[in-house]
Amino acid sequence: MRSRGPSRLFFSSMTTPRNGLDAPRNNLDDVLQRKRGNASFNASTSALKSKSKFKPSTSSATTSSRIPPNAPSAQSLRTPVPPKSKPATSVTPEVIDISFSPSSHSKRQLDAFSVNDNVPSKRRRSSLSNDKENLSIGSMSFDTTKAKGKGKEVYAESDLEVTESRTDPSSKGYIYNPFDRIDVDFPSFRRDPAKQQLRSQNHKDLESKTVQELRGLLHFVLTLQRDNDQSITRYRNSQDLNFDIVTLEGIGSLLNGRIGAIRKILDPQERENSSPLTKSPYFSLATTSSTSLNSPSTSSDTLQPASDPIVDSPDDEIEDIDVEPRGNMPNSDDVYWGPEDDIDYDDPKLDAVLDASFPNTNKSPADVPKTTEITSDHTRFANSIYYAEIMRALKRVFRLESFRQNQLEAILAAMDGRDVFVLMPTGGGKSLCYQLPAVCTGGSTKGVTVVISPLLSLMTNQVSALREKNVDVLVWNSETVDHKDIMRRLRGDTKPSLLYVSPEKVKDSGALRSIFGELYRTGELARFVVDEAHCISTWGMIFVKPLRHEYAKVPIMALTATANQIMVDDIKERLKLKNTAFFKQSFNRVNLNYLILDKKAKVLDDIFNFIRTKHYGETGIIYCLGREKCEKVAEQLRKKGLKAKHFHAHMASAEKEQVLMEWQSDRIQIVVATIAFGMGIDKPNVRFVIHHDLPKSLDGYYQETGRAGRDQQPADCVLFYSYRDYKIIVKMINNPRNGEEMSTPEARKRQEEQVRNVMAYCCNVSDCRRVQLLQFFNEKFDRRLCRKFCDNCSHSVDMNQQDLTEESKAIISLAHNIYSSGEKITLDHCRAIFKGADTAAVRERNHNSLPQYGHGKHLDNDLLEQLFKRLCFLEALDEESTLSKGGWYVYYLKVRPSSMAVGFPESHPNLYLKPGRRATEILNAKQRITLFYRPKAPKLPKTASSTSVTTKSGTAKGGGRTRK
Ligand SMILES: Nc1ncnc2c1ncn2[C@@H]1O[C@H](COP(=O)(O)OP(=O)(O)OP(=O)(O)O)[C@@H](O)[C@H]1O
Repeated sequence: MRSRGPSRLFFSSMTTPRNGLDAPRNNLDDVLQRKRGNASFNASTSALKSKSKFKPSTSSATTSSRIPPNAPSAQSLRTPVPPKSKPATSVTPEVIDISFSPSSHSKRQLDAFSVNDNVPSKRRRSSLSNDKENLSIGSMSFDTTKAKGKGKEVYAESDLEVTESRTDPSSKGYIYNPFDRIDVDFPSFRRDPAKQQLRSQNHKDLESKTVQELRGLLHFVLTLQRDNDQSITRYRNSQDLNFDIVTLEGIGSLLNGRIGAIRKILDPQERENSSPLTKSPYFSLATTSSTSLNSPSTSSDTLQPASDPIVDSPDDEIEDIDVEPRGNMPNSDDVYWGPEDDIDYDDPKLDAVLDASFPNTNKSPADVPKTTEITSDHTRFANSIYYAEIMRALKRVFRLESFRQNQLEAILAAMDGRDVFVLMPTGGGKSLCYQLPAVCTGGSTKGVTVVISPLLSLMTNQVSALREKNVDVLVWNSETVDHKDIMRRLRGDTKPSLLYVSPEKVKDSGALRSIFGELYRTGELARFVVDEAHCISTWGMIFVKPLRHEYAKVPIMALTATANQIMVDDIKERLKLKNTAFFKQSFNRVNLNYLILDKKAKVLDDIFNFIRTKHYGETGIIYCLGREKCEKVAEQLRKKGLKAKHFHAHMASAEKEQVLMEWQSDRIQIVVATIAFGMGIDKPNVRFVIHHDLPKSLDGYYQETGRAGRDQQPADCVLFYSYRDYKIIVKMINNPRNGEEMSTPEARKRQEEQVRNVMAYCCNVSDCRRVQLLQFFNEKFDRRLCRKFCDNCSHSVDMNQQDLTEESKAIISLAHNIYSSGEKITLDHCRAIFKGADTAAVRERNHNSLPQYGHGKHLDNDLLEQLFKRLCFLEALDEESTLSKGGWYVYYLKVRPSSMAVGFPESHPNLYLKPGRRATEILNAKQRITLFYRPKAPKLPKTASSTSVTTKSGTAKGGGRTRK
């Protein structure tokens, strides 16, 4: 195999133990010691490190002076060989800590390492690749022979020095970059930029390995996983932002996948035995299971047939491999890996894939409740009496390899009979948290899991997905024709694992309540699950009160993707949750790219071009406000050659099902839908979600965009916004259609505020979209973690700030003058006058003689457009609609300073009665108008050819885009 150098290795020059015992052993210690001088923390990290097992360096000079003499043998960064019978030769103990990975966040800490950079990175890489020697830095060694991995470039290389170790390895420093380790040890984990997908999902290299090799590999990966989990645990316990939790958890998921793949091959029986009908385990195994409530099973033996490698004692798998003989270790771990693909690590696409490949893991320490925190230390969980059965169900019933963040923790808490609250982003995998315990026998509560789900479509999809997995599940909702059969099943010997019910049934159906009572008395009600629990808060679901009162011993699990702290508290209070295991993670969807675009008259062309150029042939959703719009947009896209169909609530059920089925099976590419489409839709490969119209609320927007990229691969979320849409929604709020009941004034005010928040979000062109969006969930998001995956962060040009108060006053006065003269003009026309445009319309109406004509000549067109939008948004300017003779709505500009508004009769259709407080405020200079904007890149000097191009493009005169 040809050698490759590490393309992203980060070394510092200062890691030789500096002052004996006090010197840090690695960068983590160093940073921590500098930062906090926390002795107890160092003690715990030492303990952890002493357990680490890595291949010894070929150099004896790498021993850290702080390693106790009886420390176990150290591990290699490379894959260990399978156990050999020969005794170990002398081994230099080494330690490595994977608890820290430098990120941009920690860069400032790392700068303290007095680093310098004399070698350009490319040269650095190539020189390293030519030297097949161990780079031994500080207390660890690193063989570059196979290290070509690029890893994630997490901070400027210019801050770091790379040095090679030939004679005195211990004199070099090493800053751990886990991606290097992954790349060195896991060539198959490298991502293929051409295919734009994780190669880790492949694991083909495992197929050619012997059982012995696989066992050795499993040992090794489990150890990495344990170290990684310990680091994550320490992050959670310490809340120390020096830990790059995003990276650690990303690695955790890679490791999980690898472990699953190895086990799968090691366990041929698993595949043979898979997919028997998963009857309710509580009843089929009744003889071995306790049926008493709140009495955890004490015997795990019955759950662990010795022949099942999945349930190999976790302790066996992660046994201390320091005792393994190491004398015959090969220098290369090629034996474990197949031939590698050639990957261009300088391909810019790779970074995008890398960045987008890691699950949503940013956690804001301030938001993590400490009292009920449960960590995801899987090693510790492996000792749980439930662990083996959980893993078996994961693989056999749900056919999944590993858990996502917080899933295992929530499942274990549920199995323990606790109340559980799961706050997970859209597509995070909430369902598994209650579906998996429902098919297990070992939990402390037994019986049927009752899932209360507010949406029919959601229920239907979940139930059919479970049935496909042979899970015994019943559903009882408003569409249930014959509930007697369900009652028979619930009273019979073979009860279902899950029963999905609607909130209304829980509230109103006496039959259902009486069944609940029977199950409760016989200890066969395992738990209540309240899915989409935010509905309790927003819709005030009243069924919830009796649950805790009537079935006091039945644990409750609440799940939602849409709740801020106030809502969480409200839900907990309403459900009377107690001793709750609370799981919260960042709502950030790392793989979603947020883009907000100006909605122009030719929005459909923009949408079409976007799909054609960026997502040709890929699956997506386009959201529109009304059903007619959906139909029109779908039709026009079809005319342009795209496979699009509409979907809205007013279609017949069969028609809706047909569209859904065609879309799910990729026979159509795009669904153009109202928000009726979405809840319960679980299509993994949705590559784009486009909002043709303004969403009504930010949480709705978050939910809708959340349907993209559920496979964790990059996806685009594009929102086209206009002030006009905002007005339409406000109008809809205040003028309900088709006999809909008018909301209370408070509710209308809240709804208006919600849509204003969306407008503010769109108008904010400076703050990171994630920062803005996650604010809704009270989540403080570090902009740097966005990694330029939103429009505002990806702009390379810095923002400028300009005070436009005087210009704003002039615009308001202009609009005021025209309006009071009885003339009607459009917003665009007003802008043209202000800009000083020499158009026929302006000349004909003599508007070029107005004092404000040309007042805004000095302003760039984009900035001017932004200013008009801002003034509308601030309610200093307003648009009202008038139905034209041709049946079209024409928008005219009007202004509403308070002086005009007060005193007009209420019946007058064209006037606003409430005072325009903002206009007056601006005119009185009580409010200043400051805009942030991006200056345009300076134009290139014109050449003869470029002049002709400019002229051709037709943008020369007036320079402006027009808006209808
Ligand atoms: N551990 C896992 N490994 C791989 N895929 C998973 C895992 N857990 C869940 N998934 C998949 O993730 C997708 C989303 O899961 P699920 O529907 O439970 O999300 P959710 O959190 O309920 O989302 P929403 O709030 O949008 O309904 C599903 O396709 C599911 O199969």
